[in-house]
Amino acid sequence: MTTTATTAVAFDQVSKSYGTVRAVDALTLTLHPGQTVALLGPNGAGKSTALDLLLGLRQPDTGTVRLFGSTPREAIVAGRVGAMLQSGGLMDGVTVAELVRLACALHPRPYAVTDVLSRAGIDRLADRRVDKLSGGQSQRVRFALATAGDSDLIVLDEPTTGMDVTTRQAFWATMRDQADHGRTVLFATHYLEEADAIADRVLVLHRGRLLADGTATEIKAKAGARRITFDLDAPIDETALRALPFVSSLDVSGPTVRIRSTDADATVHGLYAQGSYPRNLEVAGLGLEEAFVALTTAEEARTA
Ligand SMILES: Nc1ncnc2c1ncn2[C@@H]1O[C@H](COP(=O)(O)OP(=O)(O)OP(=O)(O)O)[C@@H](O)[C@H]1O
Repeated sequence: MTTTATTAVAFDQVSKSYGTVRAVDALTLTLHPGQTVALLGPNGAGKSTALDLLLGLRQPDTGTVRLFGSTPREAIVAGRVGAMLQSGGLMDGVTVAELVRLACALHPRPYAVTDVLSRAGIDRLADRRVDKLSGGQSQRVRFALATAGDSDLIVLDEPTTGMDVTTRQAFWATMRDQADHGRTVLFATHYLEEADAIADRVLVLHRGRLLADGTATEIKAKAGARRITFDLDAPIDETALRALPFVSSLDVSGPTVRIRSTDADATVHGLYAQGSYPRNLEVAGLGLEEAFVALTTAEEARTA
């Protein structure tokens, strides 16, 4: 693969195993400057391992990781990367301001400490000891540390866990601003609505492999299914409904029937052909969450 200095992240055939568990499996991936990229995947899919490899915290068994054409270590030493990880406590016994000041001092292209504190919404916590913070406040401090300087790539592992709604919105507004200024923002999340709303590219990992890569709209289309909802008069014949063409799942609750279908037109046609008279019929595309579940469960079934 050709890696240029204008490529933010390049994984080339990267694999990493822990004993017999292949956490990342021949992953090839390129991220470009200015992209906001969501990394999704079920528990154990390899998201954290992929981010650790990206940051040089773990070494691949095979394959190479390059950031801006350099090794992860070189890119980090040059201050090109800011990271906010799930793990790792904050240094005990210091105040928020002292910790942020230290992060700024260590960054080759630091921002002013006061700006970093206010952007993360922690100016009023400046004199608080970091071991006396709530979970959401600690997340904000981690966010401040990740944005202590002018980095070209910001890596976030489940950044909004524990944040309240207002903090979460302010956080994403800041991240969007960072991407608008040409930075690459890569975040792993379990909040699919955030990925849908924020990311211009979505990566779905499954057992260490890239299962899908595209815009949220493309991922929904790839799941290739639509949701059909309607009401039927009793008695409802579930066997007949399940036998309709292209039905991939069926849920009946009282008079309401919910069907996931890979060809909604054919399913609805079949419904009328059975002599059913659905009321309140709605056909809608899948949300990103449903598409994610459809893709990953189909892959589970395929590889079982
Ligand atoms: N240090 C380790 N030693 C052994 N196995 C590990 C280690 N770290 C991760 N694994 C295993 O590697 C696989 C990938 O884990 P990883 O933490 O990268 O996934 P993840 O997608 O971040 O999961 P989650 O969403 O649960 O945080 C899992 O099967 C996990 O059990």
